[in-house]
Amino acid sequence: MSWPTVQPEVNIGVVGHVDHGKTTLVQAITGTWTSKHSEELKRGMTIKLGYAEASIGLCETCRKPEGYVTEPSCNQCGSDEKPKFLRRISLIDAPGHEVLMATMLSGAALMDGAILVVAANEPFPQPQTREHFTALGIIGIKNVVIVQNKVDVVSKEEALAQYKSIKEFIKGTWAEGSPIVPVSALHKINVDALIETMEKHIKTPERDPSKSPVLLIIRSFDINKPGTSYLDLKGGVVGGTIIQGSFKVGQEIKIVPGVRFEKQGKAYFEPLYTKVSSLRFGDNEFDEAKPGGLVAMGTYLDPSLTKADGLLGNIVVPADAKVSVLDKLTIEYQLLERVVGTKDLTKVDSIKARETLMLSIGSATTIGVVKASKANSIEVELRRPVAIWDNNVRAVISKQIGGRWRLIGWGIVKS
Ligand SMILES: Nc1nc2c(ncn2[C@@H]2O[C@H](COP(=O)(O)OP(=O)(O)OP(=O)(O)O)[C@@H](O)[C@H]2O)c(=O)[nH]1
Ligand SMILES: [Mg+2]
Ligand SMILES: [Mg+2]
Ligand SMILES: [Zn+2]
Repeated sequence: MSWPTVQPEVNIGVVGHVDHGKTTLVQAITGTWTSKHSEELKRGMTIKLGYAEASIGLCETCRKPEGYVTEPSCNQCGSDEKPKFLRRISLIDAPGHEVLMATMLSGAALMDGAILVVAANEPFPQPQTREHFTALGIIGIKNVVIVQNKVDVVSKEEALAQYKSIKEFIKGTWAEGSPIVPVSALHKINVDALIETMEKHIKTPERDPSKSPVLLIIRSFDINKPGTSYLDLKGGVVGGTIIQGSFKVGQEIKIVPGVRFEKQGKAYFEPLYTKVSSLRFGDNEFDEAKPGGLVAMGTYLDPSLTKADGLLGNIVVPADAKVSVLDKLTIEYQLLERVVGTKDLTKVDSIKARETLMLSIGSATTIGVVKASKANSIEVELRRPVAIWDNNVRAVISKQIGGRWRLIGWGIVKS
C-alpha cells in the first residue's frame, strides 16, 4: 500500500539540555540528521533550528508498539500491504546550549507539542532542562512527552531513580502526569514505544480554517547557485510555519515588518509586497499550505532580500491584512520566581526602567529598553519593530544575567 503525499499536520518540538541527544533522537525517528551547517558539524552541536519530517503508520496485524512504522512496510511481519498511514509529522530540533536560548524560543513559537529529552546519565534536572520546560509552559505547549535518553549507559536502578525524580519534578505543574519514555536514541531502542506515546499524547490540534493566514518566518534563502544568469534567477524563498489559516500559490502577500530604510538619519521599515510562486514541504510541491510542518514559500522577491536568513522573524500575511508593526510595546507581564536557566536558581528581580530586555514574539527576537515599569505592565522601546498579528500575542521576556540571556517572565502584548 503506498502512502499519500501530504504536508505534515503537526509540529513536535525536540527540546532539552545541551548534548542530551535531541538531534540523535530526531534521526532515530525520521532518518534525517538535522545539523547540516559546517559550524554545527565541527562543534557537534545544533546552532540553528533543525527540521525533519516523518510519516507514521500502524501495521494492522502486528501488536503495539512494534506495529508503529515510519515506512509503508513492516519489519515485524514483513508485509508491504498492512501498514496503514496515520499522519505526517514534523520535528523541530532546538539547540540545547545555554547561549542559544533565543533560538529555542523562536522555535517554540512553532510547536504544537514537544518531546523533552533528558539524558539518563546526568543529574536531573540540568539548567536548560528546567529552562526549556519552563518555556514550554509559558508558551502554552502542554502536550509534552518526556524522553529519558541514553538508557544504554546506565543501570536499571539508575534509570528508575531518575524516572522517580522526573515524576516528582512535574508533580503539581502543568505537566503532571506526562508520559516518560526510556529510549536509546543512539541504538534506536524503544523508539516504537515513543512513537506510540507521541500518537496518543501529542494530537494534531484542531485548526480554524476561517482564520486569516499568518506564517512565522524562521529561515530565508537565496536558492540560486552563484553565477546564475539573471534570466534564470529564482525569486527569494522564505521558510516557516503557518500558525493559522492557509496560503495558496498565486496569492498576493506582504512580509512585515519588511526591510529597513533610512531617511534623514531616521530608520523605518517598509513591508515587502509579492505573490506566492510555490509552496513546498520537503521535496513535495503543493498548491495550498496549511498549519503544520515547515513550508518553503517561493516568492518573486529579489533574492538578495531573502538570502542568509535576512527575513527571519518577519511574518507573512495576505497583502490586504491589517497587522500592526510596533516599535514600542506595552506588555502585561508576569515574572518567574527564580532564574531557572542558571545552576544556582537566583531570584528574579522586578523589572526597572532603563533596563534592557530581550523579547521573543512569534519567531522574532528583539531587544528593547524599558521606558516605564509598573507592577504588572511595562513599556518597552524596541531596537527593531515587530509585527503583531493578533490581540493576544505572547512575549517571552529574557534578561542578561551573568552575561547570558535568561528567561525571566512572559506577557501579552497590549499595544
Ligand atoms: N550512549 C548514548 N549516547 C547518545 C545517545 N543519544 C545521543 N548520544 C550521544 O550524545 C551526544 C550528543 O548528541 P546530540 O544528538 O548531538 O545531542 P543534542 O541534544 O542534539 O545536542 P545540542 O544540539 O548541542 O543541544 C552525541 O555524542 C551522541 O552520539 C544514546 O541514546 N546513548
Ligand atoms: Mg552536542
Ligand atoms: Mg542537537
Ligand atoms: Zn506487521
